[in-house]
Amino acid sequence: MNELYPIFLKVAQLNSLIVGGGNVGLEKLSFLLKSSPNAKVTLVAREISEDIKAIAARQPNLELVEEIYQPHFLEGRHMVIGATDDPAVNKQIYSDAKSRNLLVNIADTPELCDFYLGGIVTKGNVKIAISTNGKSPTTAKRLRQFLEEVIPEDINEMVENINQYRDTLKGDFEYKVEALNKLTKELLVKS
Ligand SMILES: C[C@@]1(CC(=O)O)C2=NC(=C\c3[nH]c(c(CCC(=O)O)c3CC(=O)O)Cc3[nH]c(c(CC(=O)O)c3CCC(=O)O)/C=C3\N/C(=C\2)[C@@H](CCC(=O)O)[C@]3(C)CC(=O)O)/[C@H]1CCC(=O)O
Ligand SMILES: NC(=O)c1ccc[n+]([C@@H]2O[C@H](COP(=O)([O-])OP(=O)(O)OC[C@H]3O[C@@H](n4cnc5c(N)ncnc54)[C@H](O)[C@@H]3O)[C@@H](O)[C@H]2O)c1
Repeated sequence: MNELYPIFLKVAQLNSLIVGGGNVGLEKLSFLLKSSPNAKVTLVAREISEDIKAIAARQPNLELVEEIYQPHFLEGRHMVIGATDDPAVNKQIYSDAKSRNLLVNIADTPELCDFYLGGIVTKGNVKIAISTNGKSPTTAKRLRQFLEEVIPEDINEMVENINQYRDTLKGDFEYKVEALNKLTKELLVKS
């Protein structure tokens, strides 16, 4: 069984650090920004790729620091993703983060992760996160592609409409829950 507990982080109001500016750093940064374009991120690496520099040119909330990793870069962060090509440096990032009680993910290294990045489907206000418990990231990707296909774009319209209806409901909490459940009951009827 997958015992991970998913939470939806407001990364625009948290400080995230990515260490590593190559292929894997780019992949993690791109997925983060795709889902959360306003995420506040600092990326530190000895060498930062041109692709990452191009992203930074249009992302005011992304700060690049072309320097070797040092523990002081963890100051003021809430979470850190390690993505260097040096396993010793990645391990150092992990233990530095742990000693500061920071949440840490060393990319592609499940035993050095407090959390995993997941596959993410976004349709307006609706967001679905997918995890295979670290067993098969390829499956997470395929499931993400499948759900992107089958979930209709207008699901967001439905959510917005129900939100408007919710705001018009007068009465106590119980009354509102009942009215909203009545309205949405048909959604689960199999065709
Ligand atoms: C979901 C996604 C999000 C993201 O990266 O942001 C993600 N990996 C993605 C793709 C992907 N990564 C890899 C492949 C190549 C094929 C393969 O190995 O399957 C592909 C597929 C491809 O690219 O086609 C390589 C790989 N990844 C990990 C290992 C180590 C291991 O498994 O032991 C290895 C082997 C490295 C090696 O060989 O050395 C580990 C992790 N990757 C995770 C997340 C976490 C678990 C998520 C879960 O619970 O499923 C976890 C545990 C830690 C983490 O990094 O957070 C993103 C899809 C996004 C999307 O498309 O929507
Ligand atoms: N590229 C892939 O698709 C892939 C897939 C699976 C696993 N991996 C593994 O993931 C790791 C990273 O791969 P990559 O392709 O991103 O490598 P890369 O060479 O493209 O990038 C490595 C980055 O780490 C930085 N770096 C190295 N030492 C540093 C230090 N002390 N301080 C700060 N920055 C430092 C480099 O400057 C560079 O920006 C490797 O161990 C690789 O084996 C890569």
